[in-house]
Amino acid sequence: MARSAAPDTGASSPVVTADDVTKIYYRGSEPGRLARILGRSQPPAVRAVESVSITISNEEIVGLAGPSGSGKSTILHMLAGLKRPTSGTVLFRDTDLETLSKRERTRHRLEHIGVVFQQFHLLDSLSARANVALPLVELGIGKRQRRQRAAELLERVGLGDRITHRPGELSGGEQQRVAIARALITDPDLVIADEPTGELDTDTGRTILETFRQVAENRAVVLASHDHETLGSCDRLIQLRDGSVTDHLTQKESIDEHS
Ligand SMILES: Nc1ncnc2c1ncn2[C@@H]1O[C@H](COP(=O)(O)OP(=O)(O)OP(=O)(O)O)[C@@H](O)[C@H]1O
Repeated sequence: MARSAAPDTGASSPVVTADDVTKIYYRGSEPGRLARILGRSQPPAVRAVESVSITISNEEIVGLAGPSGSGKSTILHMLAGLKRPTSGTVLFRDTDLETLSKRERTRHRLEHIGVVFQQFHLLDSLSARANVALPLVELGIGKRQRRQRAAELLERVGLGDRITHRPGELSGGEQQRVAIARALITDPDLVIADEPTGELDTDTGRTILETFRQVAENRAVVLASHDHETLGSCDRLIQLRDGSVTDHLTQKESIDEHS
């Protein structure tokens, strides 16, 4: 659908790069630049991410590992353009997300990025199929095509018999699969998933991981997880602690580490 217009530079071309990004959450209003330079009294702050540089390339699944509060979700949100870094750059192919207006960032995300949120963010009043189809409404795709594609994706995540159910009529794991189907519906260049197997039983989790493997064949996937099996299925692992990268592991090393 809305794949990036970037030239095809091969399977391992970088899709998204975070270059020396730091994220500080301020309680209350964020101090202006001058106030920061002058060290004027600042509201309490949390340094959630500190000088992180990572690249996610086409056709790979990269896992973010680390204890609760180590900055995984914050990094995912910055890669998606949902949060702006306090300093540093997030480059999506050749586009510096900081140069985009809020509206442009939203459009960019819609066209190029599929996000599976930790809390799913499904609309209770809509069926599973309508939830999955929602991004296509925003892209102006016709109803028939939307319904067909959403039904196909629900089938793919094992929910072909639940397409008219509303989120409240689905289990947590089923809602998670609806969220995954929705993230894939725009055929994004990058899929970002926060704990994508968190609510799933082992067998369903494996099926979902297999789905991620298949979708990573022509796009980039980055996920955050606490689950050893999920992390073990990634091509690379980035280990975080207190907002900083402490280790980069290849698949083999990560399997040894998590076995
Ligand atoms: N909106 C916010 N305002 C202030 N602090 C925040 C905010 N969001 C996150 N934090 C803090 O930033 C740090 C990193 O949080 P983040 O959610 O990125 O961690 P995480 O590794 O994803 O954790 P988890 O595994 O529990 O989801 C934590 O100390 C958290 O309390």
